[in-house]
Amino acid sequence: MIQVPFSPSQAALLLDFDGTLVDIAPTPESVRVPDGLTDDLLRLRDMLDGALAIITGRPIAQIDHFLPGIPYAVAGEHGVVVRPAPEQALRERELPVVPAHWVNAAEKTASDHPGASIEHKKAGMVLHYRRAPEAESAFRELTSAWPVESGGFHLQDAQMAIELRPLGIDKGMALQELMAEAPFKGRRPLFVGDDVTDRDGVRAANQMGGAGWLIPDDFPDAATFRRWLHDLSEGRGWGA
Ligand SMILES: O=P(O)(O)OC[C@H]1O[C@H](O[C@H]2O[C@H](CO)[C@@H](O)[C@H](O)[C@H]2O)[C@H](O)[C@@H](O)[C@@H]1O
Repeated sequence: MIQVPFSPSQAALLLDFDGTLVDIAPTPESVRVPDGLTDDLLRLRDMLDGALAIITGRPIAQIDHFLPGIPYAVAGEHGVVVRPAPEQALRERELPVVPAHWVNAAEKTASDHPGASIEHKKAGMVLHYRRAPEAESAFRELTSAWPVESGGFHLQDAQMAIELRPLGIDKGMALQELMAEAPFKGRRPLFVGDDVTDRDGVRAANQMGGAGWLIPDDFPDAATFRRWLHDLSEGRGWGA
């Protein structure tokens, strides 16, 4: 079992959502919050004096739906939108809007492949092909024709999806932003995720004197990670 190299009084926990706290599901709406997870997270939030955050690619409203009132802070859309404390106003960056003709072309391609779908975000979109794997090549052909970087965006592979994200925003920046304020400030960040986008969070956590781990490199799967999280919530696996 991974041992956290310091005690709960020194730690802050910043966690990814999909593929980490919940298992990957056929669609974004159909994920299931595992039994016991909210109790574990609430115990950890108490144990860490509030220093529990979710850093996700999803819009914050979706985390409020699946984990209502559970994390102290949430960074959504990979850090585009941040809510640093409960009930606090959302902090949103001014970012380019996805051109309408890209949106329309993506929707048209999805409609040609039943099961494929487009998820719209404040500054970006996700082209999902989990339920229509044959749509992947059509999505790749379409997106590779767009002048993505000069439009202020970046294309990133995700889990059975291609994500158009704003350039220069990532989970590492989100982690640094949250760690600059109470109750995170002065603590050492622990970050766990499972996807390409989570590598920035791992890097930032290590750079700030904390630690970061990835599924499946460090935990074989999300269920194993959640058992570890449960142990942490009961006081096991912490250093002095
Ligand atoms: O940063 P995360 O919390 O891991 O969010 C990453 C993306 O997760 C969602 O898509 C992925 O999970 C879906 C549910 O399991 C799955 O159906 C889909 O194939 C995956 O790509 C979400 O829809 C995206 O907005 C997030 O960026």
